[in-house]
Amino acid sequence: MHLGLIGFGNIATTLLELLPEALGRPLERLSVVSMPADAEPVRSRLARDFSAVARAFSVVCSSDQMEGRPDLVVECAGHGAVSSHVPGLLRAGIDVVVVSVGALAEPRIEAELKEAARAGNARLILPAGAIGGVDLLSALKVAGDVKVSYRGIKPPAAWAGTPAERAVDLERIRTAHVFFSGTAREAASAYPRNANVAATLALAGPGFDATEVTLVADPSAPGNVHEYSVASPLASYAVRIENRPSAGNAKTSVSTVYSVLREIRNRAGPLVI
Ligand SMILES: NC(=O)C1=CN([C@@H]2O[C@H](COP(=O)(O)OP(=O)(O)OC[C@H]3O[C@@H](n4cnc5c(N)ncnc54)[C@H](O)[C@@H]3O)[C@@H](O)[C@H]2O)C=CC1
Ligand SMILES: O=C([O-])CC(=O)C(=O)O
Repeated sequence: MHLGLIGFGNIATTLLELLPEALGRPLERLSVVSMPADAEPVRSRLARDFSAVARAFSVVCSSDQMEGRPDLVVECAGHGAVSSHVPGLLRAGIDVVVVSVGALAEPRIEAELKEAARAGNARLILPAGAIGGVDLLSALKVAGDVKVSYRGIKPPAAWAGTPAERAVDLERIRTAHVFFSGTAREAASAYPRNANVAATLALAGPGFDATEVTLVADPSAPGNVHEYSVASPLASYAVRIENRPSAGNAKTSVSTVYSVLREIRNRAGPLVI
């Protein structure tokens, strides 16, 4: 398999640690798209820590410079990288797993990605990421009248550097504070590194403007907690997930990496589950 990766941060590097054992064989090629300033450090890190992951490596700064044709590309870089790199890959017929799902909250990006996937006969794959239960929600949506309400609860440090800082003193709060109530579109746009799961629920369910979102900073949170409820004429359910944060990024739950790994395993192996 030739795997492409856009981004080389917490998700990408943790994924590369897991890949050799999960696949049981090295990739044919790994192509990484990095920021120009990071290209040399990324090359050194690949040679030092990840030589067992693939038989050949390349690091480029733009997805159209990737050597050959990847079987699958995973975007794990952020909302900006989705608009810069993903439409071109899809138009070229390459399937892409987009982890920064909240980028689709911008209607122009959602439309461009869908048009590019159609034009290239490629698939835009949105993984469950840090949550589960998306399969059932997506199935129920077809029957109509589905309602989704989501609550994202993280320790205060996970909200550092976000607009939450203007509403709450993150370093001093001792109890849980709700700092955002609104739609999934507003949440995904204002919290691009923390509310991608709200976008995933919106896209699987009733859409960006009908999905209710509450965001909470809680010093007692047992991790990055995602709670949501689904009500529909066919089934109703509630989910609560207590995720461990990643070692490399407190905002990102480590299960997100395993969700990406699942997409790759499903692609490479004989069984899809
Ligand atoms: N769907 C989900 O459940 C989740 C989605 N995410 C998304 O995944 C993204 C990545 O997460 P982490 O790896 O933890 O973040 P990170 O900040 O550790 O890594 C992101 C890396 O991408 C690089 N990057 C940024 N823009 C780029 C571009 N245009 N081209 C190439 N590289 C670029 C950065 O320099 C950084 O090294 C988050 O920003 C978030 O949007 C994160 C958690 C859960
Ligand atoms: O990893 C998580 O817990 C969720 C997250 O950051 C996001 O949805 O962007």
